[in-house]
Amino acid sequence: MRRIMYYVKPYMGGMLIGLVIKVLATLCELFLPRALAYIVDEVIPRRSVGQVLAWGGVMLLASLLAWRGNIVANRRASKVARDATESIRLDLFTKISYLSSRQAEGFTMPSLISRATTDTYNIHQMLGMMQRLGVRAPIMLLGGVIITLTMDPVLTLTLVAMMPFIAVMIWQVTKRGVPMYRKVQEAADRFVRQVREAVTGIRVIKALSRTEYEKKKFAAINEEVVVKDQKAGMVMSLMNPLMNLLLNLGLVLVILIGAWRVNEGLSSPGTIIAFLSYVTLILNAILFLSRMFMIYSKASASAARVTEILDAPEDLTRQETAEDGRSCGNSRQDGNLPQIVFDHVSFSYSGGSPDVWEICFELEKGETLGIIGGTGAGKSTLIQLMMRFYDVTEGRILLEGKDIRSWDKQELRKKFGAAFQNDVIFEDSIAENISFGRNLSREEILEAVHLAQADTFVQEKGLDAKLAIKGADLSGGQKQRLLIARALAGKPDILVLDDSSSALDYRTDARLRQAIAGHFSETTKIIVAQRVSSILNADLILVMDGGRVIAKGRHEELLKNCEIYREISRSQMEVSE
Ligand SMILES: Nc1ncnc2c1ncn2[C@@H]1O[C@H](COP(=O)(O)OP(=O)(O)OP(=O)(O)O)[C@@H](O)[C@H]1O
Repeated sequence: MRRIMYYVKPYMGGMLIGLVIKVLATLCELFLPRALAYIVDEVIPRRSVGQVLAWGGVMLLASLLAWRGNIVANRRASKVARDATESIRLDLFTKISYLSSRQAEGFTMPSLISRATTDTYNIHQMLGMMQRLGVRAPIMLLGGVIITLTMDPVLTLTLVAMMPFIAVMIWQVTKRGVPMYRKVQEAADRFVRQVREAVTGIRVIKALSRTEYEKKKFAAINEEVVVKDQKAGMVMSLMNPLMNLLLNLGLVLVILIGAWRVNEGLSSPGTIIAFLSYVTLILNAILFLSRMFMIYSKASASAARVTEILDAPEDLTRQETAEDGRSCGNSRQDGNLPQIVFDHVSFSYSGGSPDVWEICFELEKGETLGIIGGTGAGKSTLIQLMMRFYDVTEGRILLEGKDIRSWDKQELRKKFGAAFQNDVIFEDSIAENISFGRNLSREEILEAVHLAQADTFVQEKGLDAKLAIKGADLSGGQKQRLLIARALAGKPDILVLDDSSSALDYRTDARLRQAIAGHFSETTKIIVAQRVSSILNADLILVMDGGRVIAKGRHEELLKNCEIYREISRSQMEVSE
């Protein structure tokens, strides 16, 4: 929670003014029953209508001040809560966008979403509530007790005697409630994940007639959230009836003891009337405090979840490593410094057995690397390691002679232009989906469209046509060409096409390769493909199987030396014939 309070600091000035107004408004409220007691006991017996009216005027003025002051202070409180939450959300979003792939997978996507939405909403509620009631309730409680003490200490003791019971009740209820709300949030994460999967996979669910199955899965998680929330709510809702019971008990005691004391001449009727108001004020203040605890319980669970992300240590930090040019034996050595070197690289996603092993290759600037292999062979993993989405477990990757761990992450990523399998298309214009915030000119965008073989459909739709979310109104091949255009538009030093032309027909794929070869001769090209035809002319082809490079070389060499490559090539030729 301390971390969250840090976001309130910039608004401290405005908040303090609001709190001062709140204090004054609360003091006015506290003054009212006291003034009433004075009128009943002192002014009315004097039988002076003028004085009664004057005191009535004073009470009216105090009521107006309290009413207006509360409105102004509450508005200020809402503004502070809104602004502070806006900063929290912004920082949270920034942090989420900088989390490494491993960290994001650790938190899970649905959890990140609900932390940025539901949890920040809970914090917003708490920040507003604390300012509105955090000052009012304690002043009412303390002020009420002090004023009643000056009026009738014995009656006040009746009230004070109830407070330990109230404190124990609040403590017991919140102690049980806080962990329960954490569990509710965790269930809500799973709920969001379920909804997200069902909504994004709606087509496959329908195609495979899994609607009933998904409905059952959804009903189960829906029920889990409801039951957990209900349990937490049931514990917390004990507070209100118990408080009401104590409030009414307090009123009964004051009336009984008060009536007896008036009869005995130990107290006055005005004091009893004022006491009835103060009992209500004091016990309401305690009720407000208990409500605050309730919201605080929820918000502190949320604050812990938000802080967990904000304080997540920076992963994939820049590290000083020894500079070295080449070390992986390569038959094509010509004295130039290779642009990319994989030096005995191994990597495991889980930290257990490696998903890619002992990868060794070198690539010169402007060369084309083709990576081919069966599904799950480790092709995309090589790309993710090269772009430092993950750090290698063993070995090292050099870019322009420097270990990528010693590169500034932004500088490193700027070197690449990548089109991944199933990349995201945003609900925006075609032009903006290609430009992607890089302020590219119309000409640059159109050139990229042309090179990506996307002219026909882009002309049909228009560059400014708004696309549906995730490009739902585009065909698979159109989506892929749009993603390739996005990668080409930045004119990167290294172009990565990760299985990104699989939905293109052979002729379009061939034209795309020709265009890339002709216009990006200086660019190093890395092409992950399932088809041999996509990497036929690559300077170096890696054949992967089970996380290992089982053969490397040019197409002709591999046809001669690699049985698996020969087999893939032969089977694809047969299919295309
Ligand atoms: N984020 C991840 N977390 C854990 N394991 C992963 C992750 N991504 C991939 N893997 C595992 O790593 C291995 C290599 O996966 P990779 O995606 O690199 O294969 P690929 O050759 O690109 O496959 P495909 O052609 O099907 O895309 C697979 O066994 C896969 O299950």
